[in-house]
Amino acid sequence: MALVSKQISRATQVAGRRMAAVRPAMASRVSRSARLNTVCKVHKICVLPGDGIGPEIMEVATQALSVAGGKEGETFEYKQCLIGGAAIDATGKPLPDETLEVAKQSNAVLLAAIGGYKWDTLPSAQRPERGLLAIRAGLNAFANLRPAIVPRQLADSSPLKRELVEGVDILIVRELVGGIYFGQPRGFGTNEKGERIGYNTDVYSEPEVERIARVAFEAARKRGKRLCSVEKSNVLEVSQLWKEVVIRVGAEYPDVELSHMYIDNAAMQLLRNPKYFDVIVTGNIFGDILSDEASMLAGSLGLLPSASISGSGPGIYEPVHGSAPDIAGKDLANPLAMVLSAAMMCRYDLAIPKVADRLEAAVNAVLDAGLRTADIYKAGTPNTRLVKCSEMGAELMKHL
Ligand SMILES: NC(=O)C1=CN([C@@H]2O[C@H](COP(=O)(O)OP(=O)(O)OC[C@H]3O[C@@H](n4cnc5c(N)ncnc54)[C@H](O)[C@@H]3O)[C@@H](O)[C@H]2O)C=CC1
Ligand SMILES: CC(C)CC(=O)C(=O)O
Ligand SMILES: [Mg+2]
Repeated sequence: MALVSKQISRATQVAGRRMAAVRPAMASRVSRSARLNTVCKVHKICVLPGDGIGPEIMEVATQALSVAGGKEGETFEYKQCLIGGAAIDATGKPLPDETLEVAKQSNAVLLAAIGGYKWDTLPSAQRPERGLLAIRAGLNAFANLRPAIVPRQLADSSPLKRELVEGVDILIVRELVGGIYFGQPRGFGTNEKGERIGYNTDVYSEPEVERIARVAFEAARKRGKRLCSVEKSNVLEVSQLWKEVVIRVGAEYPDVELSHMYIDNAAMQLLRNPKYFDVIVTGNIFGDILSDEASMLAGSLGLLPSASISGSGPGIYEPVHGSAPDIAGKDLANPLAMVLSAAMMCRYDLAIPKVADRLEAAVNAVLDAGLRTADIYKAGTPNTRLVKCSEMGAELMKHL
């Protein structure tokens, strides 16, 4: 248990310290927040449950956070706001102005997930996903840190062989507010043959690549000192610029071994030899895809947390997965990625690492106790028991 606890907190801690080192703005914010904590110990959290399984897993995470915080004398003031499909239904907009305002006034944002079948027929510009993109851009949360570790207890239930995944500890550093999800022009039109077309633009500026590269190099420096930059520079100009800038920034980090990989090969190597990777730095869409893929090393998307940080305002803490409409409302979701995202929030924005430690230790304890939601349950595995989301939550509280 202690080993796994260390595994989880190492993957999350390292990136947080790095961010503080990279940007003085964040360092001073953290220490200011720490100073304030010693006075009032009330942390203002903007809570965004969103859609699908979002409310179910958020319930578990906020309860766990309050209990863990209470043990350390920390208090949380939750302000729940609308985002995604729920916001469209209530206000017509996927990100109401009020939500962004509350987010900006908070110490951190805890977000579950958005989207669902109900809104799938809307034009893409009006869908719940735009609310997610808008809050990331609105808070300039450009560095999305996605630790992908394989807890010891789950090495046998992984879809891959135990020897391949045991001890895997990867940090994916994904650029989050640029690239093809944001590039202009985008839209629909007609080509010269009169045929309808849809188009998007994959674009990065040098400063955008430089700042995410620095975050990744700093993270690698404190971890295994290996950084792999993933792009498609054999075909794409945007990737050629990416590679050039990463190499240039790399000159400032001679202690970090830099490698380059095309995205197609990286997607394959992640399954063939995941232990090759220490820190991966990549653009918005490649990081999105690679992190979902990396979740299969442990066996479920329901295990991967993330932090999206700007360095000059509140960060957004959200699981890697989406709203899982196929299991929403059935009490089947795995809440652990959401709980671990809350732990990342405590470690980074709130500077209360002891609360993070408690949350992570509780996650390890329920895994040690053999509790498995359906996504990580493998029938026939000794000393394990299939549980619902709510039961996993109740067991977490006991261990807190
Ligand atoms: N950050 C966010 O809010 C994201 C939102 N989405 C949105 O979510 C909706 C569904 O998208 P999908 O492609 O189905 O991706 P998804 O990540 O929601 O689900 C993919 C698969 O993983 C399972 N899964 C996901 N989280 C789980 C959990 N905590 N416990 C157990 N199983 C879990 C789902 O049941 C599903 O079978 C879409 O509207 C999509 O746009 C997708 C990704 C990220
Ligand atoms: C729904 C998308 C906008 C984002 C996504 O899939 C992600 O951030 O993982
Ligand atoms: Mg995704």
